[in-house]
Amino acid sequence: MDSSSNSNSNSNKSNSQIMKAVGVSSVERRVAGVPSVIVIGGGFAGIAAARALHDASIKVVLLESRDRLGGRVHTNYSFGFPVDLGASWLHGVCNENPLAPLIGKLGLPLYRTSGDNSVLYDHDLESYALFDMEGKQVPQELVTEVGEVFESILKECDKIRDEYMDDISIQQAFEIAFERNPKLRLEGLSYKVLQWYLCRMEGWFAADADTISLKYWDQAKLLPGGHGLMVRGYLPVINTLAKGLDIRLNHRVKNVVRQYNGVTVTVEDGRTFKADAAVIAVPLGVLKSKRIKFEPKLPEWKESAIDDLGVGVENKIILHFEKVFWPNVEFLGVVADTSYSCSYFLNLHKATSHPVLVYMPAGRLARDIEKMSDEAAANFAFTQLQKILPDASIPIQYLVSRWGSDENSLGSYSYDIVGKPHDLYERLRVPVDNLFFAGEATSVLYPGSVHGAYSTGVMAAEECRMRVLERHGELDLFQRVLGEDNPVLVPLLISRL
Ligand SMILES: Cc1cc2nc3c(=O)[nH]c(=O)nc-3n(C[C@H](O)[C@H](O)[C@H](O)COP(=O)(O)OP(=O)(O)OC[C@H]3O[C@@H](n4cnc5c(N)ncnc54)[C@H](O)[C@@H]3O)c2cc1C
Repeated sequence: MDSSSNSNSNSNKSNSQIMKAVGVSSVERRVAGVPSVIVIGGGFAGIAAARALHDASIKVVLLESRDRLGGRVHTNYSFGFPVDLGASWLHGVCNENPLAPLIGKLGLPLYRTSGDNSVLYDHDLESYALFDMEGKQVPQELVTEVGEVFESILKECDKIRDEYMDDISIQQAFEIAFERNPKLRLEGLSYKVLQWYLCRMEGWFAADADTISLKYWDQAKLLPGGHGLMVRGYLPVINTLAKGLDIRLNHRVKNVVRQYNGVTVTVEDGRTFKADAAVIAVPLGVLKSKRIKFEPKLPEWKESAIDDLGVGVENKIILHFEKVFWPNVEFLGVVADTSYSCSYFLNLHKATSHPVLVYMPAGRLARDIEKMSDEAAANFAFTQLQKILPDASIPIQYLVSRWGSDENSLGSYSYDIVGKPHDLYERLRVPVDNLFFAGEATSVLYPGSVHGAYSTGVMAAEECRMRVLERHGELDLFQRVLGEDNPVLVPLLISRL
C-alpha cells in the first residue's frame, strides 16, 4: 500500500517538474491535482457516467442544458400524479436488465404489458380493442389472424434479406413479399388491421417503414421478461442516481476544445469548465445539428457515424379525463387504410388507476403533429378517440411532447436507416482522445432504450476513469477487482493470439 502511494506521488512530482521545465500554463498544471471529468448531458447516460465517476472519487461536474434532469425520461406531475412524457417502459423485466437492481431496491412497481415472444413489440394481444373509423370493433379473431399473417410477412422478409445483396427498406421488402405470395396481401378490414400492425412496428422505431433498414431492423437485442410500465414514473430512478452529484442545470454546452492534456468546455453564457476528460452524453439529434462545436473537429469516421445513423420521432399526447368511459383494456387502436392514419392509445388506467389515455404518434405523423399548437395537437388526438368512442367526454387536462423539435433532443431515438452500415453505434461510442461518448445511440446491443443509455454511461465512465487515472499515474485496478462483491470469471483481454 505504502509503496504504491509513494510511487504515485513520485510520478506526479516528475510530471510537474517536466511541466515547469517547458513553462506550461495553469491549465496544464491542473493535471497534477485531483482527476476531473466534465459530463455533458443529464439524461440516463450522463447521470450514470457522473455517478460512476463520482463514486470512483473523480471530481465530476455535470452540465445540463435544460432546467431539469432526465432528458428523454420526463416524469410530469401536473395532473397530481406521475405520467411519463418520454420513456415509460422497462424493456426486459428480468435480472439481466442493468436497471433491475436499482428499480428493485427502490421498490418501484412495474405493470407488465407483454411477456416474451409477443407479436407486438410492447404488448401481448391479451387485453385490447381495435376499431375501424366508423367506431365498429374489429372482431378479436380477425386481429389474431392478421397478426399471424404479419408474422409470416416478417419471415418472408427474412428470406428476402438473405437474397438481396443491397439493403432495401422494410416497405420495399413488404411489397416484394406481397408480389411473391399474393395471399399475404390482405383486403378490406384485414388490410386495415395489417396497416395497424405496421403502425405499431413504425412506433417501435419511431420511423416510417420506407426509411427503416431491412438488413438491420432486428439487430438490437431484446432482453427477456417482456416489457413493464414504470407505474410511478422513471423520475425516482433519476433522482436516486443523481444524489450528491455536482449538477449545473441551464448550462447549454456550445464548445468543446480538446488539448493533449485536458478539455475546455464553454457554455452558452461564456463560462468555461476545464477537466482532464469529458463524457459527451447529449442526444444523437443534438450531435447531428452541429450545435456543439468540437475543436479540433471530430474525425471523419465519427462525423459520418453521427450523420448516417437515423433518429426518429415518437411523441405522447397525454389526455386526462374526469372519469373512465372507455373499455377496460390495455390499449385501444384505430385501424385505417394507411399506417399513417392508424392510431394507438395506451390505457394508463389499467396500470395506474388514473383516468388517462396516451396517444402515441410516430414517424411522419409525429413530425406533422409537432407543427400544431399544443391545443391543436390535443384536439387531434381527441378527434381520433371520438372516431371510436363518439360519446367521449372532453379531457380536463392534457400534455404534449415535442421530442423532434425540442432543441435539447431533436429526435426521440436512433434507428438503422436504409443502406448504412450497422457499426455506426459502435463508431459513435468509440472515444476520441480524451472525449468519451455515451447515450442510447452509442449502445450496440440496446439502442433506443433507457437501460441501453444507462449501460453506455457506466461503460464510458469506466473507460474514462482508466484514462484519467493513467494520466495522473494513479491507476489502481487491483482495488476494483478485489472490491467486487460477486466475483465472476472474466475472459482475458488478449490482443494477439
Ligand atoms: C416518446 C418516447 C418514448 C420512449 N419510450 C421508451 C420506453 O418506454 N422504454 C425505453 O427504454 N426507452 C424509451 N425511449 C427511449 C429513451 O427515452 C432513451 O433511449 C433514453 O432516455 C436516452 O437517454 P440518453 O441519456 O441517451 O439521452 P437523453 O435522455 O436525451 O439525455 C441527453 C441530455 O443532454 C442534454 N443536452 C442536450 N444538448 C445539450 C447541450 N448542448 N449541453 C448540455 N446538455 C445538453 C439534454 O437536455 C438531455 O438531458 C423513449 C423515448 C421517447 C422520446
